[in-house]
Amino acid sequence: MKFTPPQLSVYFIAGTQDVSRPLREVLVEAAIGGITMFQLREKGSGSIQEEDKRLALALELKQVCHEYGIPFIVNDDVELALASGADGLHVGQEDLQAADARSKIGSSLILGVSAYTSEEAEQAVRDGADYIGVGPMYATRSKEDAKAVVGPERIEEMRRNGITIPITAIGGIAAEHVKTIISSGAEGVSVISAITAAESPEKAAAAFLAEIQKAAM
Ligand SMILES: C=C1C=NC(C(F)(F)F)=NC1=N
Ligand SMILES: [Mg+2]
Repeated sequence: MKFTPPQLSVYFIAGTQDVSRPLREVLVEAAIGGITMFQLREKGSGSIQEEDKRLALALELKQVCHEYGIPFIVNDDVELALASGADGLHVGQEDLQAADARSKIGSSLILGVSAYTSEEAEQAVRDGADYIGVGPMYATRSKEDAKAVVGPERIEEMRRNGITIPITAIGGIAAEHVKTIISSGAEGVSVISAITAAESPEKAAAAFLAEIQKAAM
């Protein structure tokens, strides 16, 4: 699936550790609500470690994504991304080097890279990233080893430094933050608990999409 920046608009990220019912159900509801991309981030306490179970989960969720016409991205695990035929891979600074990731997945897969500073952003561009994830914007409940909050100001700084690669903002984002984040120069927002902890993942996703559309006017 070809990467286009609008796919970054409402980027849902989750693993089984983030939900208390089948992740497939939550993903279907979020997709109905209007998410534009999904990342399977099966990581941290409570996540599935067995390779065969991880592959089965990835294949099941990829099928949902393709039914709704959205890209299916795998976090960190390049073997799982390749084995499941994912549309892309996302790597953090502490993971596989982005340049190595790009050489392993080839030029047709989407490559996302976490970037905390302008220097890391520039390196990600050199390494062949299609987008970068910048954060944490606000205090986050989803990442056990999150760095200090940088806020939308960091995105503004990257744009001032001439960084033009598509950016998704991540970390503690709620629908009311979207306008500020898009104004700072991001193409979209990435969310975990704003959708996984919502009473209705469908309504939560729809609210993010509505805010994105308002910000684009
Ligand atoms: C740690 C992460 C940072 N950013 C992103 C994304 F939003 F996809 F860019 N995903 C991650 N897993
Ligand atoms: Mg990572």
